[in-house]
Amino acid sequence: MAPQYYTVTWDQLHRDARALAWRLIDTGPWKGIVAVTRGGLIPAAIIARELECRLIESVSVETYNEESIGHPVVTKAPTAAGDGEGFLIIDDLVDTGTTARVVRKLLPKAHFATVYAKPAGKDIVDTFVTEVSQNTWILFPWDTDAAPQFVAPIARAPGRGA
Ligand SMILES: O=P(O)(O)OC[C@H]1O[C@H](OP(=O)(O)OP(=O)(O)O)[C@H](O)[C@@H]1O
Ligand SMILES: Nc1nc2[nH]cnc2c(=O)[nH]1
Ligand SMILES: [Mg+2]
Repeated sequence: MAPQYYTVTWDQLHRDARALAWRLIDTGPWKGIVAVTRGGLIPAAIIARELECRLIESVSVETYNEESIGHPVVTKAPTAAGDGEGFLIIDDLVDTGTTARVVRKLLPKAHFATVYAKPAGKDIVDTFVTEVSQNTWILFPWDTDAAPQFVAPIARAPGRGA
């Protein structure tokens, strides 16, 4: 099946991250948040603001190069979150679950939450907001150029004979 793109704007990301905060507010209290860098950084900042949580730790896992999956490498381990008890792990998305599995091993007692989830990885996380199909590539606002551009009328679409 041909891959498709799902474009997320800044506004939508903000709304979806806030929706995730609503799902997490009654599951706490949280001692702190562990952001999975880089993708989890901005969602973690939004959620930290909503949950009034000021202790932010990070874990860095490099799994993808552009759209190609590779072997996950932990380039920065968390030091302030112990075994994860009482901590919230935030990432932008779970796809195959490769990154989440690595982070879970480091913080087995933490609660893992992502904004977006694909079917292959959704059972590995505890909470997410929006599911997209496995053949969808999510394009985040930091990966796109949002410059407005002309779009032709539908009546002039290829195959319509105009
Ligand atoms: O479930 P998976 O198949 O592991 O995919 C999900 C991970 O992939 C992306 O990170 P990426 O490795 O692209 O690094 P980045 O966050 O630094 O951009 C995304 O931010 C998740 O962390
Ligand atoms: N930006 C982005 N990174 C990913 N890493 C794994 N899956 C995805 C995806 O759908 N979008
Ligand atoms: Mg990531």
